[in-house]
Amino acid sequence: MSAELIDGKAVAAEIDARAAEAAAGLAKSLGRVPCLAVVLIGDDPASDVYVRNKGLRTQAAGMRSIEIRKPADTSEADVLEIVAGLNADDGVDGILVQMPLPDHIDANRVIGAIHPDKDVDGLTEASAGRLVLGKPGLRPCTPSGCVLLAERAMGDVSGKSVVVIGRSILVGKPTALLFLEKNATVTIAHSRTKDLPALVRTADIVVPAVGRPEMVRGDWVKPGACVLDVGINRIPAPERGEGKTRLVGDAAFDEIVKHAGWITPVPGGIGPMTIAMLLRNTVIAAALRHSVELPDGF
Ligand SMILES: Nc1nc(=O)c2c([nH]1)NC[C@@H]1CN(c3ccc(C(=O)N[C@@H](CCC(=O)O)C(=O)O)cc3)C=[N+]21
Repeated sequence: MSAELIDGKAVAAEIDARAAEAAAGLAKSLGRVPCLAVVLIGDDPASDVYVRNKGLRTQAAGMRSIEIRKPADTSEADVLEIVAGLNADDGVDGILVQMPLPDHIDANRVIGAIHPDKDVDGLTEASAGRLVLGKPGLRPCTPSGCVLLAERAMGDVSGKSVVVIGRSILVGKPTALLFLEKNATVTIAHSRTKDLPALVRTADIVVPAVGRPEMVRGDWVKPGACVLDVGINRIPAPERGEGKTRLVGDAAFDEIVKHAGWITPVPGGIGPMTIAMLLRNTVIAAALRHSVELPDGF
């Protein structure tokens, strides 16, 4: 038996198209299209690619994209001022500050400065609190992409056992809470977890989100399980030529694909879904802030 590949790129294209449709509808009520502002401090090449992709996908969905790029030595005060300006700008619906920030800037302080109504990353205390309390709000993008793909693949996840590997604020913790909200039975594993392979073997759904290339091996995964690989690791690929690299996930794809039920590839799995959910959140933020109804089931 061979696993079914979950085509994150194709599902992301569907979500983008729905966001585009809703954005066009919103433009009629607002007199302008929804707008996402992305702030990038420094010149990390990976961040540069992600930010460019976000801008292109935003525009392709018929929305307005603002990109604010500043050098790595920008002061924290200046970043806070940029965020304050975007908060105050009624033409901006969503604000994303690309992580990681340079070491001299306190990321928590910057995230805390984002107005919760524009928090399309779902990272502010207000958004996190709403998620914990089960109240409606803007949900983090990668986690909601994971849940959406799992439901597409397996149907209802109620009663399924989920093992999330990693407890980050950006991915691990919110992913666990979102699956819990769907009535799954959730365990969060981390660096202190004892006998991780044995724990993972119990899971119907595995979400590796630690940033360790191919850490989850084939014999950790129960036959028929669903693997949602959040990891994106660039590793050397000398077989492709001198100095070449390739992207791999946190799961050993070739070993797992033989017997799992479903697996997301890297690239083309969770990554594109993250941006799709960001566009969706931008539409939701614009609609909520202006009290405009969205299409049923959006
Ligand atoms: N405030 C904040 N919010 C984020 O959501 C955020 C962030 N900071 N910092 C960095 C991480 C990473 N991230 C990705 C988004 C899309 C792809 C993506 O589309 N990846 C493609 C491949 C891209 C490539 O070739 O490098 C894929 O997996 O198919 C990857 C990674 C969002 N992040």
